[in-house]
Amino acid sequence: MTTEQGSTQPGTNDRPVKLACRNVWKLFGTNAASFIRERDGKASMADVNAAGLVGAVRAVDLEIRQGEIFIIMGLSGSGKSTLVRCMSRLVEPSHGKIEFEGKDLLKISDAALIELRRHRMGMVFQNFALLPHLNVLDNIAFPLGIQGQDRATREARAREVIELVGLRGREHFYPRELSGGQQQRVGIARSLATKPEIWFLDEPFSALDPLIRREMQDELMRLQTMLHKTIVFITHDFDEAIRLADRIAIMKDGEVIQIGTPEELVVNPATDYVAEFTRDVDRAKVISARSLMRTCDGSEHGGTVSPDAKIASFSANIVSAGKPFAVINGTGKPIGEVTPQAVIDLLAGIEHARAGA
Ligand SMILES: Nc1ncnc2c1ncn2[C@@H]1O[C@H](COP(=O)(O)OP(=O)(O)OP(=O)(O)O)[C@@H](O)[C@H]1O
Repeated sequence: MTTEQGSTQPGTNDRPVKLACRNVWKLFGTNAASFIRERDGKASMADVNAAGLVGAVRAVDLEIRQGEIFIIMGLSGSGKSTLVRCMSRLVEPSHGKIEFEGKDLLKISDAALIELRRHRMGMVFQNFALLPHLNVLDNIAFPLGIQGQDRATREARAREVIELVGLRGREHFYPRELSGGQQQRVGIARSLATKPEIWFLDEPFSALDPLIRREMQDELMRLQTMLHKTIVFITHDFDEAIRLADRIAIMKDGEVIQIGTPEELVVNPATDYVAEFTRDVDRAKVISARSLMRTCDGSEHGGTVSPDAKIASFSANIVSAGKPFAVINGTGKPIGEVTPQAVIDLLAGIEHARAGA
């Protein structure tokens, strides 16, 4: 998850893979599975179209690591929801492998799949999906009833998560008596009640107005610092993505075009489509000293920064110091420097040569 300055948590790369997609395809239409099987898991978009099929998800390879927030972005119709539904087999992929902790989800029995979904996966949807005739407490306790827990246990757990998401005092309200933000808190609490290890959130905040949306993003980050879930989060909004993401996958026409940290996508977009998503981003909040530094040229330094410090966190200081800042590693050794001019150019939107990148 990003910190206040937007730096990614160290060590995300070293964590075990929780869920992986290996050449996953989802084609809609007649004989979709045999179409892709006969082609050995390879087909162009033109082939798919010529066969009269819809290529909702095409040749997706990705690995989601334990405890990370993995965001899936893309324009409407690019395949985000279908891909995420394939991950929990709510939609049956036409081809490929979905591995949960290394085990192929497409090979497990229906009973094992139901068990996995009930106990280890959680889902939150844009439209909250609450049961209108149940109050907050009963909505939240509902999935625990499906798990077979007795009334006292499920109420105790429901009260715990109600506390966690800040809904104490609203236990006996019905969904229609709550604001949109509160309804989504119920949706979140309900899905957390079962203590899922992997949490799928499909545009959970997009029905909320911008202020509440920001509040809910903060809430999600607060919960994540306590709970350390593996989170797969769909959004259309790049600002939301860079606030929350450890890594972002950008989808287009069913394919994943690029996967990277927010900074990697902003600094090195793989295609014009990716660059278009990152165009209006406040680059100083995303780009770190590491990306902007050059080799030290012997000039006197006006201060020091860590390689992960976002430019916005020291731009005022470096400009007023009027001297380069040394970029120092964990042992205090300079590994490069950032100049005031490079910072001014970045703030002015001028692309700067990144000698140290
Ligand atoms: N059941 C279905 N039958 C046929 N085509 C489908 C079906 N479900 C999805 N599609 C198609 O698959 C493609 C991907 O849809 P999907 O809903 O996954 O996109 P998305 O990126 O989540 O879009 P949005 O952001 O609008 O929710 C679209 O072209 C869609 O029309």
